Formats: sequence, C-alpha cells, structure tokens
Amino acid sequence: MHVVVNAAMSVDGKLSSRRREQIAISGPDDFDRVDQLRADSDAVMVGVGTILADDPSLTVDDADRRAARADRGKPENPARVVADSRIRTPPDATVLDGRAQTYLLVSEAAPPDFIEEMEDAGAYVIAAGQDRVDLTTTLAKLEGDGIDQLMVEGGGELIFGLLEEALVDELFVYIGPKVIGGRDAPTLADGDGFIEDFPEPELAGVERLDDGVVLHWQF
Ligand SMILES: NC(=O)C1=CN([C@@H]2O[C@H](COP(=O)(O)OP(=O)(O)OC[C@H]3O[C@@H](n4cnc5c(N)ncnc54)[C@H](OP(=O)(O)O)[C@@H]3O)[C@@H](O)[C@H]2O)C=CC1
Ligand SMILES: Nc1nc(O)c(N)c(N[C@@H]2O[C@H](COP(=O)(O)O)[C@@H](O)[C@H]2O)n1
Repeated sequence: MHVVVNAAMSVDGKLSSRRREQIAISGPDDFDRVDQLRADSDAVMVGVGTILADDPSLTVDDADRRAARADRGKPENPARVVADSRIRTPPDATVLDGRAQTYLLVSEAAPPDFIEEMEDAGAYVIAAGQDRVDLTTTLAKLEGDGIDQLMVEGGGELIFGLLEEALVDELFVYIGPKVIGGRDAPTLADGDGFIEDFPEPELAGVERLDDGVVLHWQF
C-alpha cells in the first residue's frame, strides 16, 4: 500500500484553531489539487476527531474526475476510512451517506452494539488493537481488500499515529496565509511527539499555489 498524507496548515503550523472548527486555509487552486489527489486514490482516511469537528464528505467534487474514475472501472468516489477506536462516529455522519464505501477501523474495545449500528448504517468494520486502532494491521487488511493507494487528510493525531508506525510514504503540506496560534490548536503532527529517531523526509517539491506554497516530502 502507498500512503499519501495531505494537510493544510497556517503559517505557524496549525490545522485549525483551539476551537477545533474547520478553517479554510487552502485557496481554490489548492482545494482543486486536493480533489485530484482524492480522485487518484482508492480510499481517503481521517481520524474520528476530524469526523466530529468537520463532518466531511471526503468525496470527489469535480464531476469530470468522477466520470474518469468510472471510465477506469472504479467507483465514482474513493472509499472512506475512519480510525475510530470506540466508535464515536455519529450514525448520521456524512461519511455514512452511501455515496462511497466506508470502512470503520476500530479496536477490540469497540462496543458490539455500536459495531452493529455502524454495519446497519452501511459501514464495513475492521477491528484490531486492544484499546486503540492498530494502524499497521488494519491498513494491511485494507490492502487485502484492494486499497493500494491511500490518501490521509488528517487530523494531527492520526497523522502522528501513522508517522509513529512508519506508515507514511509521501506528505503534501499546503502552507496558507493565516496565523492561527494557540498552544492547544491542532498541528500537523500531534500525539505524544517524537523525542528521538525523528523521521527525516526528503524534500521532493515546492510549488507556489494560491497565496501559499505546497511542500512535497518523501519518507
Ligand atoms: N487543515 C487541514 O488540512 C485539516 C484540519 N483538520 C482539523 O483537525 C482537527 C481534528 O484533528 P484531531 O483532533 O487531531 O483528530 P484526528 O482526525 O486526527 O482524529 C484523532 C482521533 O483518531 C482516533 N484514532 C484511532 N486510532 C488512532 C491511532 N492509532 N492513532 C491516532 N489516532 C487514532 C483517536 O480517537 P479514538 O481514541 O477515540 O479512536 C484520536 O483521538 C479539527 O479541528 C479539524 O478541523 C483535520 C484534517 C485536515
Ligand atoms: N486541503 C484542505 N485545506 C483546508 O483548508 C482544510 N480545512 C482541509 N480540511 C480537510 O478537508 C476535509 C473536508 O472535506 P469535504 O470537503 O467535506 O469533503 C476536512 O475534513 C479536512 O480533512 N483540507
């Protein structure tokens, strides 16, 4: 499996404010680049924190891109994947609207009646990990289900979890013209943070876009 992380951060490295509400950091050209990345992926993944904060659709906006996927024999939209150890995803979340296959990655601690509720809502549930989703095992199971190209859109907790398990191949970061600030505002990589063996990706590209810049890193 090839894992590509994409996120938009402020000048000071924040994904959102301390209120954890969705903030448009990208401009129109960057959102269009992200739409193409989604269209090129078999699945788009977020953590449950992003589901609760943003209620995203994670689908492809551009009709021509959806049609091109269909021409290639793929579903119009990539699958959606949510890392959600104990199932905090609400049953009426947009990712369960049936516009794409949705996988819920859960831990063994997920309540069975919640699993049933999610399956009734159309989700495909994969469980691994005692208290928290075991990302290495669940991503391997996704690969077994035909997900070769996985795009991850955040947030910072999930991105750190993937970096910690050395599961990230590429990272695109759009840095947009906003200063958000705040010690409790989410950053690109949160979690516990590294204290040694820091990942050291190589810079593979720099592109000026809208009023910001896209950095492309390879691990
Ligand atoms: N600017 C941008 O590009 C983006 C911004 N955002 C913003 O980020 C914020 C949300 O980010 P954040 O709160 O970090 O949420 P995340 O989307 O990263 O979700 C984090 C949650 O995922 C669950 N999870 C399950 N397994 C793991 C694992 N192995 N490692 C890490 N997490 C795991 C955890 O909940 P549990 O323990 O219950 O499973 C964890 O709390 C919002 O404000 C949103 O608007 C989000 C995406 C992109
Ligand atoms: N690329 C990008 N730029 C920003 O400025 C953002 N705030 C985000 N957020 C991500 O996009 C998701 C919204 O998806 P839908 O449009 O609802 O499909 C959101 O959940 C974040 O992952 N991304």
